[in-house]
Amino acid sequence: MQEDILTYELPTAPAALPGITVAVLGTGKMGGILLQAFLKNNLLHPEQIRATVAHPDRAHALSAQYSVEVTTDNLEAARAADVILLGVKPIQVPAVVEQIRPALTPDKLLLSFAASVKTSAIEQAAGIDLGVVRAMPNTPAMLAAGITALCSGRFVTPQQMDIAQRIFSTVGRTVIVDEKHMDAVTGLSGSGPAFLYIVIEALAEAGVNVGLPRDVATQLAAQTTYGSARMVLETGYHPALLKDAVTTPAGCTVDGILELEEGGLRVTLIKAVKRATQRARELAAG
Ligand SMILES: NC(=O)C1=CN([C@@H]2O[C@H](COP(=O)(O)OP(=O)(O)OC[C@H]3O[C@@H](n4cnc5c(N)ncnc54)[C@H](OP(=O)(O)O)[C@@H]3O)[C@@H](O)[C@H]2O)C=CC1
Ligand SMILES: O=C(O)[C@@H]1CCC=N1
Repeated sequence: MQEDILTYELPTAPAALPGITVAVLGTGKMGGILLQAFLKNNLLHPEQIRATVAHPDRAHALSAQYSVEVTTDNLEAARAADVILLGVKPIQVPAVVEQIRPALTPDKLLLSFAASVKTSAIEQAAGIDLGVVRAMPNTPAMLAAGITALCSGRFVTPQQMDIAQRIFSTVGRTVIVDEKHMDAVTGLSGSGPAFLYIVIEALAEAGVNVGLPRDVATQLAAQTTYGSARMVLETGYHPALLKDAVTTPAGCTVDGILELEEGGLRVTLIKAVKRATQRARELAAG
């Protein structure tokens, strides 16, 4: 997905974070989206980025695509960086941090976007007192339309928190939360895009079922979801009030709502977020 959706162009304006080198250790789906968005939105220039993956062929492909140094050498990338993003699978995070220990100094910032892994576990693996920030972004970061929740570890300075927030502001909104909320954030906004794609896909399928061409149905479903989300964010009205404004007495919407309630959409979504949150609590342990 990350290769196809955005067309990457070399940035020309000054970087928004000058003089800082950022390493992304684990440049998969989420890391790749962030890397692309940092470049596209001029947060960093290619020479300010180091990235790593597990497979050399993937490193070559990413390197060629973004004119960024991509290798399989986490330690070397960490040595070159002031801010080290951790984007490997949750179970791999402690081992990768232990691997880069020789590169860690108290002035470096470890910025993990792995689900589930606590800042205390990262601090322990690092073996020195250094700033650790835990983040939970989501894939709409690709269009700078994401939301990232951030929380700080024990040794983070206000300047480091500011840098972490600036990095993720490039890819959408940010919110700072207490670490105890991070697994719930993961279940809601980290996993949420997948849930909403299913809703959009189902709405489009419904449109096809009532006779619309598929491309028209998909456009109607996606734009309706986008516009409705904007209404919540930009008017500040409670979603229930906005729903009431659509629902004409004895009209068609209320008949549709009856079906949704009978089908348990509300409860199903609540259960989906709860299950994803529970899983987020377990992931770090494998
Ligand atoms: N996908 C999402 O929507 C979100 C994911 N996250 C978090 O992001 C992290 C990655 O998830 P995701 O991007 O989906 O998964 P991917 O499997 O796409 O990415 C994992 C990446 O890690 C690389 N990798 C594996 N082992 C190493 C290693 N030892 N050193 C360096 N790189 C390594 C892989 O390399 P290779 O490509 O060569 O296999 C791959 O690029 C997870 O911790 C997840 O919780 C957080 C928020 C949202
Ligand atoms: O599914 C996952 O585990 C990751 C974390 C949130 C979104 N994707």
